[in-house]
Amino acid sequence: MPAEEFVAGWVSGALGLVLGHPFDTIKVRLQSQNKYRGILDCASQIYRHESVLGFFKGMSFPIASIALVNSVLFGVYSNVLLVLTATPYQERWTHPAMYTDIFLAGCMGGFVQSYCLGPFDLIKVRLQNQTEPRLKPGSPQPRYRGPLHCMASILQKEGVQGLLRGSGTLMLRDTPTLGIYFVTYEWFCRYSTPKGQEPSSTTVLVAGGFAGIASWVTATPLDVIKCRMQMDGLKERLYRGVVHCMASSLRQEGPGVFFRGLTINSARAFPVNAVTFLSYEYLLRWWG
Ligand SMILES: C[N+](C)(C)CCCC[C@H](N)C(=O)O
Repeated sequence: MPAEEFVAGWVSGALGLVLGHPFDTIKVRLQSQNKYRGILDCASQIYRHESVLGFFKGMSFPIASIALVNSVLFGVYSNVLLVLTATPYQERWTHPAMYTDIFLAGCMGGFVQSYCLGPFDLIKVRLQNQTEPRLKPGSPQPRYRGPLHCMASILQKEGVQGLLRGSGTLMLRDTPTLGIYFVTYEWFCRYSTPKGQEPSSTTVLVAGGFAGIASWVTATPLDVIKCRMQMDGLKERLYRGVVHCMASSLRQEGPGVFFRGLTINSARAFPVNAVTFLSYEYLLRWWG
């Protein structure tokens, strides 16, 4: 089993993650709190009240878990594709796979990945939504003191079930949209590269960037719902399930609610996924 694909997935995911985390915090705040007027207002409020550190809330857990999450995504994707097409990585550009196989392998990667991602993503979202400044003495203590404390108190107050809050929605969000992710990447690489050749670094960067945007644009409606499901249960339970959450968000805030965070998701997606794919391809070529 090509283990390199898993390692390359991990390293490339970590690089992308640090780069994109500040965007991610703004996005989570815009999706789950109504007090910000827009991206710039949110960014400046975070900076003023919480300093630069505010943008990096909730990052340590994703960094620790990206090893698992991204390596599972890329590892499952490449290995499913290998089974479907019987073409090893080295021959990928000379014997291109069918788009349906790429889509299926991407969906499988997304499906399996969402199981690992669920609890980590929940903790990230809960920490990112704490607005208390970290360093000011005398200011109110945040509910969670850090990722481990957050995990322990979710387990204590909401049980194991609580740690899986939003996981079903996460799976619905990621299965098809990671299919779209890999199809967009491959399509762009093939479109801009002469037949049979490997794509250049610039092509890989741009293809990765577009893949991220295409995937996030299609994922945003369920991303909003997932985020709300994850925050639900902190005070009183607002939603009975995914469909109820969709219906009541739509009723109260109109259809625009499903596109909250779309701009910031796309702005984050380009650099994050450009770096992710470039480092992934390079690590594999280097080992190849
Ligand atoms: C499927 N969905 C759109 C959610 C994610 C697709 C890209 C994944 C990447 N690690 C990133 O964080 O951008």
